[in-house]
Amino acid sequence: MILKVNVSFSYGDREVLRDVSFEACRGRLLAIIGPNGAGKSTLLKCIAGILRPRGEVRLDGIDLLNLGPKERARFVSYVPQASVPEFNFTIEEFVEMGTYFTGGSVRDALQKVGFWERRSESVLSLSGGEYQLVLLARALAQGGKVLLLDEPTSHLDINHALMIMELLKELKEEKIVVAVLHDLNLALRYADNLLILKNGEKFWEGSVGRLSPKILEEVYGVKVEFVRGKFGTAVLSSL
Ligand SMILES: Nc1ncnc2c1ncn2[C@@H]1O[C@H](COP(=O)(O)OP(=O)(O)OP(=O)(O)O)[C@@H](O)[C@H]1O
Repeated sequence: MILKVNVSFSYGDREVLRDVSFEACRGRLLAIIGPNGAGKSTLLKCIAGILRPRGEVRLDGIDLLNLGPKERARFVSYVPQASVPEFNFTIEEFVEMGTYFTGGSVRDALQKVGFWERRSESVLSLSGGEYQLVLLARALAQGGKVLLLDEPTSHLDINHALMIMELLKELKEEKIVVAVLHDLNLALRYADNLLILKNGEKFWEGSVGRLSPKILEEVYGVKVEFVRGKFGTAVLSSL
């Protein structure tokens, strides 16, 4: 299974993605990193079919851009950046929405993120981090072959962040997993491949082992040092 992407996108007459191309496959978690405003969320939305880019997005040759929402839902699940829930659904009802086109298992999805016992609670009562876990459960219940996640750990404490990254590590064996991550330490520890965006363009891509402090310095404009320890590589930075 291979996802091939090559897209450009403009909001009005402002081009925010220029010929961004990459490939992702099962078994190798791809993290998209880069400065604020680089175009990371826009890129995920283009792949998810929320925005209409120029170019192509193909999964094993299937042209995802030309599928309708119902068809596309069978292939691609998308976890948006956590916002605030707006409607008074129970957790179970909310996750069930993910299964609308695909008929996946709500129970399995909620058990994976540890929320099955709390399924009758309202989503309105969830904390930001809890809602983020429920958003992931909705995408898992949908069950697409490609899982796209926009900053899935941004509201999570270190324990839950690691729980999610461990879950993605398992999921990458059965799905293509692509995650926008701001936390460079999590990216270095869990990603297999990195795509770095800067100013709407691909700045660098490669396996995590090939990333150097110099590349990050060029991307973010700060001094960077890698410190290797028991749990992997930590990124220290200073102005
Ligand atoms: N709906 C929109 N209308 C117009 N411009 C937009 C819209 N959404 C995003 N942009 C612009 O597109 C550019 C890329 O935004 P995007 O959210 O994709 O960046 P990002 O890399 O995900 O940023 P961040 O790390 O801050 O979340 C930014 O300059 C942003 O201002």
